[in-house]
Amino acid sequence: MSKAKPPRSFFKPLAIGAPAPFRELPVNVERMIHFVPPHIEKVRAKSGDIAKKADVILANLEDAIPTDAKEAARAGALAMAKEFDFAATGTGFWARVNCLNSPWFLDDVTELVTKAGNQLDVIMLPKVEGPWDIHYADQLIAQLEAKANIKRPIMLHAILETAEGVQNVEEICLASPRMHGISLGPADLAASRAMKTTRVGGGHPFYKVIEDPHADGSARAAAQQDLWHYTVAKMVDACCTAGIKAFYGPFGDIADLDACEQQFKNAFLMGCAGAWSLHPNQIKIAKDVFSPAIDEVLFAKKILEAMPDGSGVHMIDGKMQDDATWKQAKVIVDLAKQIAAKDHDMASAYGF
Ligand SMILES: CC(=O)SCCNC(=O)CCNC(=O)[C@H](O)C(C)(C)COP(=O)(O)OP(=O)(O)OC[C@H]1O[C@@H](n2cnc3c(N)ncnc32)[C@H](O)[C@@H]1OP(=O)(O)O
Ligand SMILES: O=CC(=O)O
Ligand SMILES: [Mg+2]
Repeated sequence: MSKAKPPRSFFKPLAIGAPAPFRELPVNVERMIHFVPPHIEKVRAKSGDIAKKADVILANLEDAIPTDAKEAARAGALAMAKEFDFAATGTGFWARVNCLNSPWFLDDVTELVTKAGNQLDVIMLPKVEGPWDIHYADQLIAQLEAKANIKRPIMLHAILETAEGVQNVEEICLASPRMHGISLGPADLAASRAMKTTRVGGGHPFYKVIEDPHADGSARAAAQQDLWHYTVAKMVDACCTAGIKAFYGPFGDIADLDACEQQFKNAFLMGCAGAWSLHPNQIKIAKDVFSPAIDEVLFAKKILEAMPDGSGVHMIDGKMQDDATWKQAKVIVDLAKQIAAKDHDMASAYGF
């Protein structure tokens, strides 16, 4: 049976000379993680402009990068770190490396940390199966941080995209103080679970509930259900327990903006902080969805104002408010304040 680390050791750097891990996650608005294929020079060149709209720019080295372009993608990611000052626009810079058992993982991590470690905020690790994967990456990154004299710890973000990973999600979230968060990877997860779909996220017309038959034989109403509800709920609970962030991942039907928006909305309501954008069209959707609605923020502010110490019971617009709804309101107002600090238009809309 595995044992947890003693509390006093948990936050110790894993290599002499490596920076101490964060005790609290840095407060960053991360409504969308925008995927860039770094081997395509024309697309990579747009990263500076996209960084003005996106909260996070991610250089993708894993799936969607052809085998013969893996080295070019890695070199492209390093070029992005050199060519663009993402921090200057308050934009996060992340990289998704190849998975642990691939021929590229070791060189991906070694080069990224030693050559771009001071620019890189987060390494996204695909196909994480259990805490052992995090422990290995954690130790390796610490050694490389020490070697390259990196001053600020690079965080780890795991993709939840295998059945085994879902089984172990709580242990993955708690495996290291380097953990930033988890993204749901519905495409690989569907394959791992032998789900019979070829879609990347979203609903499926075969997955629905149907009304009972009518005596007159008239058409029965049916509604599609959310295939990802169970996994998102499990992921959000595991992330919140560990004090890290949950994200919905990719939505692959690039042309179906309505379905993308709905998938993102479900994730936002259930507790996710953001989602991936694969195409520039998805950036605005994520920005709108993962910013709380203006009327919700104004109502939440009313609750906080009516109950300054967060206790008691009040009626506001016919609705009962107490300590629990005060906490709900605080979640919304705190997020709105973070967004307002980054976005002046939203600040005035929210009334800050
Ligand atoms: C299951 C998973 O692992 S998901 C994660 C892996 N997948 C990815 O990372 C995919 C990332 N996205 C892409 O590669 C592309 O968006 C594709 C292949 C999906 C679609 O690309 P296209 O067919 O070229 O899209 P489209 O023609 O609509 O592009 C419009 C413009 O946006 C640009 N663009 C498209 N995607 C991106 C992007 N991710 N970032 C920046 N610019 C982009 C195109 O270069 C094009 O520019 P142009 O008008 O100057 O020529
Ligand atoms: O990597 C993402 C996925 O859906 O698979
Ligand atoms: Mg995947």
